[in-house]
Amino acid sequence: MSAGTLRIALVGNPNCGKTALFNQLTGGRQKVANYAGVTIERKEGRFVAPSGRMLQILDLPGAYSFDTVSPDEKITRDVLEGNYPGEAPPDLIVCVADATNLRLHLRFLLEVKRLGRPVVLALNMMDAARRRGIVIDVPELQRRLGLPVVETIAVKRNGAKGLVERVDGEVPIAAPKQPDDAASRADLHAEVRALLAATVTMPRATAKLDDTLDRWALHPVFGLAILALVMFLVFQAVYAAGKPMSDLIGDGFGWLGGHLAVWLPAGPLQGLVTDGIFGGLGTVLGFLPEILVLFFFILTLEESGYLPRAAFLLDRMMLSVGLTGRSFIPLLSSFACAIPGIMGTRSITDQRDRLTTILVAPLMTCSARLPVYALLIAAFIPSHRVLGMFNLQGLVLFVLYVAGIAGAMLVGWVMKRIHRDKSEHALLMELPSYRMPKVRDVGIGLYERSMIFMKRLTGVILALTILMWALSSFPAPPAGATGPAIDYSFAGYIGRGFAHIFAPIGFNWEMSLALIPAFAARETAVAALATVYAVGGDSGALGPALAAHIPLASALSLLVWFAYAPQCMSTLAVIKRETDSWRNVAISFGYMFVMAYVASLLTFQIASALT
Ligand SMILES: Nc1nc2c(ncn2[C@@H]2O[C@H](COP(=O)(O)OP(=O)(O)OP(=O)(O)O)[C@@H](O)[C@H]2O)c(=O)[nH]1
Ligand SMILES: [Mg+2]
Repeated sequence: MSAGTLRIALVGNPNCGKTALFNQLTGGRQKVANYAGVTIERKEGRFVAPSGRMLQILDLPGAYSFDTVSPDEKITRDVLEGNYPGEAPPDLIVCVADATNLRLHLRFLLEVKRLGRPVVLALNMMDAARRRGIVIDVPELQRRLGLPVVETIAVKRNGAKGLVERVDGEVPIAAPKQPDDAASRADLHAEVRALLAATVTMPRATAKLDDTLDRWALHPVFGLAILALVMFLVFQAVYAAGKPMSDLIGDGFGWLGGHLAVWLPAGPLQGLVTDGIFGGLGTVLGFLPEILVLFFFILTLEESGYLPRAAFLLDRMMLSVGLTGRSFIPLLSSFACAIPGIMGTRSITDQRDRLTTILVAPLMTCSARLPVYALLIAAFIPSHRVLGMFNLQGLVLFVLYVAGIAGAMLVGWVMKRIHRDKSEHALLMELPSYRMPKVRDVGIGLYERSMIFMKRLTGVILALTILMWALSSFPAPPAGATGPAIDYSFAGYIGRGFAHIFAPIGFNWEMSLALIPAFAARETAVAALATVYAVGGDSGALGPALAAHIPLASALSLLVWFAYAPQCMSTLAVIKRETDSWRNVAISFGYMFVMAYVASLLTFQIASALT
């Protein structure tokens, strides 16, 4: 033990509340959600126990068993066995078990115990267990297991007090290490059965409410209808609730910029502040409310336990296109950003399934696309009511999200043909209990999202905006020039160069130019368009300026481009890291470029013919 610090690892089956416990103990803000496979990396935190001793806590990915091979479970196994590079095995293992589902969770505890290291069992979710009338004879369980057992409620203040007291005391003596072979594994089931019979009293009917809800949620027809309705309403809400707040922020920022400009001498600096920072960044910032409304729904759905049911419902459909229900959660995180989504594929054991998921994850509409969509939709799509109740703008947004999903299914299907591997890996996924989302957790989630957004805004997006502004302002037009100043700038030259490639799909040179910073961070397309059109001699809000310069067919083509185009360098970098192959990066970039180009070409040509 180094300098009195006790190193404790939290392990257990997925979704038993390890991360919730970790956050409770260390004051951390790691992601907690009601489905299996949330944590995929080892996370470390520390706190000082009442005795004054420093406790270092490791949160690990959930594992069903030690004989499985998914990359995230391997991390857990390696850490416990002391095979994780640069890390000694923990001094103490806290095995977390879901008290409402001990049949499953005790089996893993017995596997952990065989490692021959000191173990404490935390019976978590005791609140839920009590509510269901499950009675556990803790002293008897402790006696039979031969290790300390404490009850915890990870989501309640002070709910881990007993655990802290226990781990702050003496380190328990380890059981002797036992061989790990097939025969001894078979014994585990019998051992669990005996333990349960002696220590746990189950009420006759458990989880009645869950069963009733599932009869609807998992119904092959009603279930799908409910899922479609939920998704549809989310996008309506993004518009109905996000838009007014966005307008407010946009107007406020414009006003502020106008007042600030008065204090600055006329010239390039004034241009940078009004057009670049306030015009460009302000416009991007204005879309934060839409992003937060979307995340409010995602976080609520995540905590409710509904998402794995949706995965279950879509499993058949996903299998037919070469994906599995297991891909559902990584693909779902890709709606925030493809990067955590691609990293989340680590819980997929089958290599082919994992690669397919990685390749299609960038087609899910990430939150960086939302500002671009929202800007173009607000400028070009009238806010009519459809069928008297639905907002046309919300409907178009919904269609764009669906277009991304449909594209992913198409690519999955093609990959399946290419591989000629017809094997299907049906989904084996636990359905967690339904749970009422907590205001505090959703609040923390939204706060984290806002921080990520603000960091991007004041970091990469700001830098790119300044760069775009500089490119569009210099060199200044020669004396006697007649056209707008930007025509003579670097940006003018670069944009016109790119415009040759994009002319067939209807992009003018300003739009082509905006694609360049968008490759680093998609939202910057908005700031770039704002800068370019303001520098081009326009004033006023960006939306009307766009509508005046860009035909409808081109705007629709740009929307489709953003749905499919290979974008953001960071995503490609993560594909390289996760698959360790430049070939996969080239495949991703190539297929998305072709797909985006063809889809935009069709959109532009059809829309031009119709308008
Ligand atoms: N009612 C109740 N809910 C809990 C308790 N502990 C955790 N939860 C909920 O259980 C779900 C899973 O919690 P996590 O902490 O993400 O579980 P995990 O073990 O880290 O899961 P993985 O990272 O996927 O292995 C979340 O919805 C939590 O809010 C508890 O003591 N009582
Ligand atoms: Mg976790």
